[in-house]
Amino acid sequence: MKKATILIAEDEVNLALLLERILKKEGYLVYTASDGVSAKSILEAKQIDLVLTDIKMPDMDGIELLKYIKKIDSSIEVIVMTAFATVDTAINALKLGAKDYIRKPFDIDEVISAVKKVQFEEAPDELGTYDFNSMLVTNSQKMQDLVKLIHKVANSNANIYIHGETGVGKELVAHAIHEISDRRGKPFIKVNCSALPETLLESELFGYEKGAFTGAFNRKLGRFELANGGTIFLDEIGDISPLIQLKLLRIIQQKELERLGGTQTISLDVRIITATNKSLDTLVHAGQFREDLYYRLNVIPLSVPPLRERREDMTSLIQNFIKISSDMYHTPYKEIEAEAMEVLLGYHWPGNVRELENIIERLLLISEGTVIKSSDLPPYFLHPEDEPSDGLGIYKDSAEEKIIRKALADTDGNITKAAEKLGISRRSLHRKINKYNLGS
Ligand SMILES: Nc1ncnc2c1ncn2[C@@H]1O[C@H](COP(=O)(O)OP(=O)(O)OP(=O)(O)O)[C@@H](O)[C@H]1O
Repeated sequence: MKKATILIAEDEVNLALLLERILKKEGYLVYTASDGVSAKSILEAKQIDLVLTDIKMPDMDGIELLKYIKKIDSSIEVIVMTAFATVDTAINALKLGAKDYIRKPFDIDEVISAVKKVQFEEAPDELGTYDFNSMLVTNSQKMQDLVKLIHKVANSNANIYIHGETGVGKELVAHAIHEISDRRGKPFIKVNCSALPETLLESELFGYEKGAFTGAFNRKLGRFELANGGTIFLDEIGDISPLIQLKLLRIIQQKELERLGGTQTISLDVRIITATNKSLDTLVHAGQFREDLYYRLNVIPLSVPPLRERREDMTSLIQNFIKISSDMYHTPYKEIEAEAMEVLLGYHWPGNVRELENIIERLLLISEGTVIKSSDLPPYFLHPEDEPSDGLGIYKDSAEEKIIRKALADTDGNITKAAEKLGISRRSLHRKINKYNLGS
């Protein structure tokens, strides 16, 4: 059963810490914000089920925050906390959709029982145990060996380094490890290290305090802090600068961090999974990647083989992707003509599973009738000499990813508006943003 995620918006630091401690003990995943603006940014970034908010906060009071929450997602429950004198405000909060209110000063049991009374809505695809077979197609011996290894190492806390060509499924493997480990139900936070310049990556990973630098108007929690208790997946780790390498090494050694410009030390219990399609070995030899960090990250190395070395997976992957795309686009399932299948099986797939997934999605949409034929294939499949120079073909980006990118661009990255535009819930949009790594 998925444990609910709670956000505490409270400017009295000691009280926030106390609440955080008790609720974590009860098994909830807890985030804290010391003002309304930080609360809003956590609500944008995370799937929150319940907000415990103080009424009086410096920049935005609890009532305003409540109105904001009910506007963006009415399924997020809110409990307000208020001093006795403002009980009228609390009653007003109930009228505005708050679930309950707690008078300050309160008893710990009172808080726990108010939280337990809330019925949390379950996200259907996060229920139950991780279904390996439906997430990860593994017919080939090579992939089955990898799955065995994943099961062996999932519950050790050791850091894992996944190597493999682009699009082979490294992220899927990282996620699978998290889901079968004891850390499931806790956050799995992904960061694409090549997507951001050094300073942005630094603040994204480690967070900062208000006033840490010009433009730091509010405290920002780093991804490491958000991943606390769970797993952080650092993709394209070979691209991080010497400064970030050093900071990462310190965090691994000390198991704690301080936000930029901060003095408070935050203890960390985060498993680190890294991945790259470059050779870290070569980067170490070339002096571009710290050897000491490499050994810390590479406690358990895993390698995901390229698709052309495990052709036994292809037929199942193709069927799997036809099914997923036909569900997504509400089009009927289509068969693949034998000749077309032969061409697909014989292709060398430089973009690996991602390329296969995108081609299948495209074929399903462009082919006429109920069967996909070889004439529907991109010409370079039949004439490899015409293959585009980047080797990944013209179908590199999936249609869905493009649509989501566009909706986010049209709405300046506003999740609520983008979700509305796409006609999907904020929850599904968050999942898709994670899937396509559009969050950083
Ligand atoms: N074995 C598999 N079964 C089902 N789907 C898969 C499998 N392997 C990969 N995929 C799908 O292929 C796509 C690419 O996978 P993923 O993003 O995990 O690759 P990656 O190696 O992390 O890529 P990159 O190197 O670009 O970061 C994803 O949509 C993923 O769901």
